[in-house]
Amino acid sequence: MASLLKQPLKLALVQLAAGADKAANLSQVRSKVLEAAKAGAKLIVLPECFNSPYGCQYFPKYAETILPTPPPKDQAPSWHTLSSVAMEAKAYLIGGSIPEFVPDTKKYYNTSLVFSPAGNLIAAHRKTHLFDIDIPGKIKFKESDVLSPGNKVTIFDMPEYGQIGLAICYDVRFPEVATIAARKGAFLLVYPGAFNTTTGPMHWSLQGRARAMDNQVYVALCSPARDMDASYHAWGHTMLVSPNAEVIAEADEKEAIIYGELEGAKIEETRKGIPLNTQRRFDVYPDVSVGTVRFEE
Ligand SMILES: O=C(O)CCC(=O)C(=O)O
Repeated sequence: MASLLKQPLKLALVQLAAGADKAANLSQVRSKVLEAAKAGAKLIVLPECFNSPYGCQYFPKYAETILPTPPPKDQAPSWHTLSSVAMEAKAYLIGGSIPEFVPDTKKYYNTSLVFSPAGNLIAAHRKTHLFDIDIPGKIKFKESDVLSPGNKVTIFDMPEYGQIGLAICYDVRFPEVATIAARKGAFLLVYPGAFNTTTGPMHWSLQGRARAMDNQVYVALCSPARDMDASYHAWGHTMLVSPNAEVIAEADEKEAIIYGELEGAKIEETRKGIPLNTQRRFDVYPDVSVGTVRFEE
């Protein structure tokens, strides 16, 4: 059987320190992406909300209107930075996420844009599960006060390498999405995400490792760096997890780039040893990935 990952792939996860100055954030994006490309990365990932601090109060101010594509330059500087730097870096670029505004419906989304090495937009994922939680005395957050949810599972293809499942932060807590992407043939699940200093130590690594263990694929979690002066304290700890659920590389809370060399043989070896993928009992429970999954809006 053909490998899910057609050739080895060097991946870079950029744990960026995003502040209040959007132009400064975008210039930092440019320099970090080029640094990662110079180190040989062919797929580069940015964190959730890389053009702004993270928080409901910031979404409208930093939002960009990206439809129809391509958007005018002055309307969508983040879109254009991603497109041009992907081209300059000659790498695939998963642009973490930015707040998106759709004027027709007056709705905001938390949206991840993916660009090819030619600078073309090849995928977009709108966060499907909004981060609405309330842990008394610890953290209360309600993205749905401002944001609307996306309505699809996102899988995109890098023709020379293979398929990737893409979702954002809180989406990682819903294993169905990961399972569907893996069943459709993804070799890697990518989650730009900004857990915090309460839920980060509880679940960040556990979620990443669990999605890898269940699906026997690589998993990448990419966080902003922690800023103790910001209203939201991101957990950091950007990490890459192997198909056997081992942490391959992990940042601390500061700005950093972590790298990993992904190999299809590692997925095959994991699945050969513990062949979950051929042992599933779809006669006992249905395969959700061949059911009524929505891939396009
Ligand atoms: O699930 C969590 O604990 C954190 C989620 C989050 O911060 C987000 O969705 O942005």
